[in-house]
Amino acid sequence: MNDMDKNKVKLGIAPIAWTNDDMPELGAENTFEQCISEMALAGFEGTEIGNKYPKDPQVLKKALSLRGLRVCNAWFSAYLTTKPLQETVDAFVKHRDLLYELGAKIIGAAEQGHSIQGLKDIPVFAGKPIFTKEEWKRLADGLNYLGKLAQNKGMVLTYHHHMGTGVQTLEEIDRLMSMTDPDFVYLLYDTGHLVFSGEDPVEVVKKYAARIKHVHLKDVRKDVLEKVKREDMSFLDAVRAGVFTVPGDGMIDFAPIFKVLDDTGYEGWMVVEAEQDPAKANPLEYALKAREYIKVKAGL
Ligand SMILES: O=C1C[C@@H](O)[C@H](O)[C@@H](O)C1=O
Ligand SMILES: [Co+2]
Repeated sequence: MNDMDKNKVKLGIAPIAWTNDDMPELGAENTFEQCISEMALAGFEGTEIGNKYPKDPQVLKKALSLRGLRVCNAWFSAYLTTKPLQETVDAFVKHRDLLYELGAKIIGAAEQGHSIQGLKDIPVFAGKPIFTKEEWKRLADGLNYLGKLAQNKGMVLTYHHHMGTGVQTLEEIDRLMSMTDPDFVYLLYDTGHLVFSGEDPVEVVKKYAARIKHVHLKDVRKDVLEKVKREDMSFLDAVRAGVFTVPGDGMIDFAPIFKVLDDTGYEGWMVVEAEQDPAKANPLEYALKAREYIKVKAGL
């Protein structure tokens, strides 16, 4: 076992296992207080932001700090390939300033121009967008600019590769990383999306260790992934069918991933983010399962 450094690596968990922003009917019955109380009970100290979280930053901060939690990141949807730059910039500045007030250092962005991740009837593999040369340039230039805006506040822009978007495969991640400035644009490494896409997560963590500034830990159920491919399912149907689960409950061996992160001096958050139907997978039970697995495999 490889013990990661507790002073460098903090553990968080995303609310998406309790209430799903992409499908709000999943977990509609779970309250904000239940969600954050169970996160703390399971032994996590960080969270991302979900649709049930109070909008007032002071109210949110107080509710979290009562439970020993803090916000580490929140998802940002960019539309650099499809909308005028200023629209994304304005939304980004608002998002950045909110996260700054909440004390978060990371901003996790994903390009949603042409994305099919929220479309129920489009197969996730066959329907994913492919950016044109011109769209790649708009994306890279826009991200470099957003990265500077983040840096103005001492924050870090990380890019979230994602199924059903134009930056899904390793080839696309390579293209984005090579077209963006390493001083301004970093990588949000999400194990679940890499394995879903057919990539080797160990290869990716080795390749981009220097640019990874935020980590999402999710596992993949092999049998469900095969069914998703066989039946040409959409991203949302795949999630509903249980393609994702917590680390330790699926096909990914996280030990070599933790080892590379440790060997390369990773400093930051690792966030368990395992969206599945809370009616089938009790969120507290799965949070505890993830926490135990991380203790055993990462010594954290
Ligand atoms: O980081 C994420 C945010 C979710 O809304 C998304 O759909 C999920 O798959 C993810 O990785
Ligand atoms: Co993620």
